[in-house]
Amino acid sequence: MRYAYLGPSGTFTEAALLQVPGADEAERVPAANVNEALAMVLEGSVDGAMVPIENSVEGGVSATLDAIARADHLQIVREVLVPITFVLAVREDIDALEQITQISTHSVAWAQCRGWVQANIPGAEFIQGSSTAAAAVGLQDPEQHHQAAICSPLVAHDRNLKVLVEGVEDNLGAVTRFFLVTRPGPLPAPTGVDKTTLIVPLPEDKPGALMALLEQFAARGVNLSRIESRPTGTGLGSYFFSVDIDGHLAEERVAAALTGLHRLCPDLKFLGSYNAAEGITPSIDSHNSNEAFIRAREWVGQLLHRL
Ligand SMILES: O=C(O)C(=O)C[C@]1(C(=O)O)C=C[C@@H](O)C=C1
Repeated sequence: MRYAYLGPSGTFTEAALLQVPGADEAERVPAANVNEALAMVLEGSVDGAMVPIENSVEGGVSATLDAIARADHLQIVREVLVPITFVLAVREDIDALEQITQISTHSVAWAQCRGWVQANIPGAEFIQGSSTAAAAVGLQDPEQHHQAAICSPLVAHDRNLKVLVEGVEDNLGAVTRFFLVTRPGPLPAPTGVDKTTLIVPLPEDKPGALMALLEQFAARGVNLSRIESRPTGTGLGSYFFSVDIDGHLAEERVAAALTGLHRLCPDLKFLGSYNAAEGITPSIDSHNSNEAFIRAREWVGQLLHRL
């Protein structure tokens, strides 16, 4: 197996990939950004790509949300959660925070440490890195000028970097959620604790369209665990919704909600049903159980026989 991930080695994305059974022995192919990793999946040069989707502090990773929403022929097959903590790694000749004028890291990492930097190294300039590990590796590159990098403790340790401060994040206990994305194939089997991800382009200028979307789920007892609106890119006022729901397509209530939603939004995209990384088995009212849907369908079927 070959998997793409945001490189170089030592990113949080690689840590997420290493949680996939067998990934430690698989070929791991570093990509420069999320789009490149997804392009490798689409062209078939890798079997899958690990991509960050959401951070508990910073919110949705818009680059990924947009890339997977726009690409056809991608499927989410697994969800992975990675606890996030950052260190401030520095060049060998740096001994004090006052010597630092430029700090490099990934923009999502910077957003999680900005408060600490402002309080402790006011005036330090942010140099955008393609990843936290790229910023860390850059400390050993004479061509790059930043004196410090915000990165994972693991990459600092593995690259033998000098760490000036540990735990520089503004919020303790942050978590980033990742998706393993492949070309479309068989759906992972339902486990009872699953999620389904959808891209819903709502009809424009239609009063109550969002309400109608939500009703499809509410009426079948399907819980939404994430809903974000993103611009389609075609002009102001044009949005799609990126939605996660609790449940698997194989569940009758989920299939029924998607059937209703498809009538409202025929361009609805199904990105996959997959095992939730954590969570409890949802409690389902008896009228939303598989049996209730099957009985109701049989009843209507019998009535139709009278035609
Ligand atoms: O730069 C990395 O190490 C990444 O894996 C990317 C990424 C992200 O895009 O959210 C992953 C997790 C952290 O929250 C910060 C950065």
